[in-house]
Amino acid sequence: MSNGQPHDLECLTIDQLEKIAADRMDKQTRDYYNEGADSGTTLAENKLAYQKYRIRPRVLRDVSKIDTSVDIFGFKNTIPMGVAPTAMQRLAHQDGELATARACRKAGIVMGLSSFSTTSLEDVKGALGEEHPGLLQLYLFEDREESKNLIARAKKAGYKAVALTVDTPMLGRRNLEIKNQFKLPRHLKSANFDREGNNHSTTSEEKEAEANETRKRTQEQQASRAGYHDGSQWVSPTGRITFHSHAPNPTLNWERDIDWLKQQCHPEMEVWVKGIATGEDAILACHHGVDGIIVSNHGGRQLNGALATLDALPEVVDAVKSMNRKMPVHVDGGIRHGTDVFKALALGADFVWIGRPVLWGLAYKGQEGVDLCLKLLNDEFRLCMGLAGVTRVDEIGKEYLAKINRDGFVSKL
Ligand SMILES: Cc1cc2nc3c(=O)[nH]c(=O)nc-3n(C[C@H](O)[C@H](O)[C@H](O)COP(=O)(O)O)c2cc1C
Ligand SMILES: CC(C)CC(=O)C(=O)O
Repeated sequence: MSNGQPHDLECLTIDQLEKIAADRMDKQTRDYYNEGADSGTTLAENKLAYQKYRIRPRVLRDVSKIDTSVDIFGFKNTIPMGVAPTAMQRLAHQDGELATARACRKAGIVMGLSSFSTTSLEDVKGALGEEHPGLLQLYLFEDREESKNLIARAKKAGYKAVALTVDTPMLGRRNLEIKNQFKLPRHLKSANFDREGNNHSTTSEEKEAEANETRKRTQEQQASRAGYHDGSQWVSPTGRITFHSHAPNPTLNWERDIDWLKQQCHPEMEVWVKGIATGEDAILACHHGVDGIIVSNHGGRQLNGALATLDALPEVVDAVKSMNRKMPVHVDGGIRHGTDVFKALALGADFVWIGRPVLWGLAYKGQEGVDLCLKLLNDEFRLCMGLAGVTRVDEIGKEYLAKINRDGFVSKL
């Protein structure tokens, strides 16, 4: 990824990308992607939390050579940022997860794939290439055979890590999703669970048919009628594996499930837990020997009123430190600028993940849009490091931040 690439003058920031993308998505997709749970407080605060911090730049430090890279899953990642798993990317663009994978490969950035992707995990790994580590996001189903099968396939395909999502014992209440009776349109499928397909890959005829359907759908902005919400849960009339029926699993628990998952995955794949929001749970994650944690509130889509992830991060980092175990701590939610990446690292995160901006990139221009999204954040992060007087990622620490308190006073951390 080079700073020398020409700019897209229509779109110079992620905020502009968000606006452009909004016009390119049909209403159902836009609402599904952009909404938070309930009144959206946590969704908004995830982003606002970054405004409470300011950077304390150091000068006269020779920043002519900056190394933005970090190691993750044995891979040299261009910047300390990856693409978070988000479901159903073919809603945004006909190339969906394949476009994201190609952009990640080009940028040297790790990709998280949702279990509920509209492209199979095998096809996505093929597009990422051998060198590139994949992370498969997991929802552990009550039917263990299905999850076992998925894990075995991920291992075989060469994924280096799984991330178990733990903030969805039940699905958060997303009112627009309910109002729109949102469900995956018929021409798309949850590609990892499609029982009719035997090799889980998609033929070129199928791809063409999907592309035509996506175009048609975008024009017509159809409302979906199958599937309904009974007030607390979605009900799928077909009995197939759908995200409404299978993603939430209220029985998940530390003792039974984490140990089981480690047995299934180690040593080929690391086991991460995504959705930690407190120091107490970070300590439990250490006790249960997971390989890393992601501080996340699911992009404000689950428990509205939960702390912004940046506000939860310090207690998680402190808790992990208190355990004297080197367990990496990542964070996602509300990251929209390279300076946000810098601030999260200064508060103790080892790495960050971005969700919606990639979907907006996809909606804008498919792979080209994701290329642009990753480039904007990469360029901003590099510039931020240089202007803050930092040449290596591991130099970024608390001393580079000040906090603006409610009363407007500035305090050093
Ligand atoms: C449309 C959408 C779908 C998502 N699907 C998943 C998913 O399948 N599994 C998961 O663990 N997280 C999912 N997430 C949450 C993201 O992985 C990530 O935690 C969140 O998007 C980060 O916040 P951000 O969008 O503000 O960057 C989804 C988020 C969005 C917006
Ligand atoms: C499979 C779903 C539950 C997708 C998801 O995590 C989300 O919509 O936030």
